[in-house]
Amino acid sequence: MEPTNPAQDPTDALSPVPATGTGRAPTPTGRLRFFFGPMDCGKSTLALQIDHNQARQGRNGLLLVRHDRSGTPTISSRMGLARKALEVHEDMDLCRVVRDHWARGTRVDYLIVDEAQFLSPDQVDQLAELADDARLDVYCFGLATDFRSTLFPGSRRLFELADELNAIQVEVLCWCGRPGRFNARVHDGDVLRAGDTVLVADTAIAADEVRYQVLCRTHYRTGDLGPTAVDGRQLSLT
Ligand SMILES: Nc1ncnc2c1ncn2[C@@H]1O[C@H](COP(=O)(O)OP(=O)(O)O)[C@@H](O)[C@H]1O
Ligand SMILES: Cc1cn([C@H]2C[C@H](O)[C@@H](COP(=O)(O)O)O2)c(=O)[nH]c1=O
Repeated sequence: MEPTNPAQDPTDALSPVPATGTGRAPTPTGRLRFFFGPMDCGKSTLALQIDHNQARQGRNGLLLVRHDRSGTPTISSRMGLARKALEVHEDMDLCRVVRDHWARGTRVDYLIVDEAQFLSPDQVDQLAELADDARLDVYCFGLATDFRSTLFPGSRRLFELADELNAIQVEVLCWCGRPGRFNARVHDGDVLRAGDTVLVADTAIAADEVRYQVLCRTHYRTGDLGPTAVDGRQLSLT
């Protein structure tokens, strides 16, 4: 779909609103990027850092999230940073969301999408369309696999469509010291193997609640959670 002038019909086509003001903001490259890694590896932190770096060059971004741990439409990092975002609902058309911004005269240069594993495959297709036809830079952040170690449908589609796949470099260690890649769902000392794909919870230890623990493959397979947690902390091996 070729861009057309949105001044003629801003709701009809995927066509960026022309830059206003100084017009010096860097031009979007129209790439769909997926940054992935296990829980707690710094995905939301990186999402907020990229937003910060883009915004300070005068680019206009739209922050999207689905099911943040905070229970609010926020991109929140365990490092303490947080920014309000637009909650993506199940059947939300992301092309329509961008068009609505254009219709209000708001330029959109880039999208930041956190918890992108929860997007539907159709919504990932819409992100690809926005990258291709509207030349938006789309930055997605999310888990690759769920608690059963199978790909989330949204992540699978991102692996299929993204221009760039970036495994986050910060290692999350299993209790044994090996790098952890598996997001175990834990309740009452057991690794759960069945249940709904979506269950929003944290890695912090909380009594009587489902939580997640990042494990290496060996300990994910055997369901070995390591030294027992006491007082909300995992005991260290030393
Ligand atoms: N007190 C702390 N000091 C230093 N780094 C921290 C601290 N708390 C959290 N972090 C860092 O924040 C990371 C989690 O960031 P976050 O963006 O919330 O992860 P994700 O979105 O991948 O779940 C941890 O891996 C760790 O590197
Ligand atoms: C493995 C797995 C995770 N979730 C949820 C749990 C958290 O709310 C998010 C991941 O958050 P983070 O920013 O990566 O720490 O996803 C889920 O619903 N289902 C799963 O299988």
